[in-house]
Amino acid sequence: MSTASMFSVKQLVESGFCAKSMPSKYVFPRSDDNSVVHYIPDEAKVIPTIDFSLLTSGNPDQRSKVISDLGNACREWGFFMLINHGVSQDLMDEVIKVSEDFFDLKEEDKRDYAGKTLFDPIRWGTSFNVSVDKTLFWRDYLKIHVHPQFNAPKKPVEFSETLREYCERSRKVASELLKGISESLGLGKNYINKKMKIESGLSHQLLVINLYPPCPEPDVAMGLPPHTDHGLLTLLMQNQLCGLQVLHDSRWVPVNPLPYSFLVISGDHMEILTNGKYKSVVHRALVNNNATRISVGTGHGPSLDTIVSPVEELVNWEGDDRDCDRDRDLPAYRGIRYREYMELQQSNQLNGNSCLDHVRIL
Ligand SMILES: O=C(O)CCC(=O)C(=O)O
Ligand SMILES: [Fe+2]
Repeated sequence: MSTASMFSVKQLVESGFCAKSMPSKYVFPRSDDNSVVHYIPDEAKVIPTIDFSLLTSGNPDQRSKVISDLGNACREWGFFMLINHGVSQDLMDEVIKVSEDFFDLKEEDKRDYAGKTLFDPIRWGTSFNVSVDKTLFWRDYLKIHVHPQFNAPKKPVEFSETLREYCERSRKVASELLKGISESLGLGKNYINKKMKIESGLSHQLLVINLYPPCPEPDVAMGLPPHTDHGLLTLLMQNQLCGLQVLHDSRWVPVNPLPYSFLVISGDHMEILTNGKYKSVVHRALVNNNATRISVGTGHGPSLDTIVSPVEELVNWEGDDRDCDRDRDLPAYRGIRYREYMELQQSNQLNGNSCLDHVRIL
């Protein structure tokens, strides 16, 4: 089915068609949720928190401490909460506001951007990819390729300037984090940014705005099923409503972020690049039945034409060094062009099976 002929979740809800129950297409088979083991809310307290200002404070002791914390967070969780990142609360509020305004446009205005292909500059749609989804997800989205070429819908009028600034600022934060992550791996500070063509201004950035309207049956619907993100890092924020869960030690950990923090998600390309030392984190978004949740993510990746493979310095390419742990150090992933990887993820069902399986060397 094409998105053009679909109802958005927002439209379904507003039509009053599913006030008490929802169409069966939205019932998410719990058996597909193959990784649910336990649900321990208290663990949310232990999600690693990184203070961004200590990375840039100029104090070398503070910097080395935070770099070691960053490394631990990436190795053990592939996820952390980022505070004191310098992006203003006003700007974050404004981003949420213009996002709401976009989804509040008339359906026909949004249909100008109804999903066609992955590399369309602006794509509005519902679920994940309605041509492959077996179950529909309780989520509408707007995805925009915002770098190296910035794009924005014409309406609402404030959208373009607000998002341009936000995207630029989040790119700076991501690039600073990548410097810290690079150092935490024992590589030079600029190693990752250079290798991923981020330094040369060609990095790819995708803005994803997710809208999860109130759902009459939140326990059986799914906002976004378990998945990993494709890029290096995603910076996520939300309108103060929870719903995100990350998989940690085979348990779902609900994420209750500090207001105005960023949730940083390590993606598949971080895992490929580091030869599995830093994992991409499996996460999902649940829905609720009383308010509309909005989340805004910026995905930061290499330039689309970069072929990403494990970093030479982290791999024993020869496989003949008897002194080192061969299993750990042999290349675990084949190289793949970022653009092709994104296409691969888009054409597969988003059902918890990471797309990394396609590039893993068994
Ligand atoms: O809405 C959320 O919290 C998660 C969104 C997400 O995982 C994504 O857009 O890839
Ligand atoms: Fe995600």
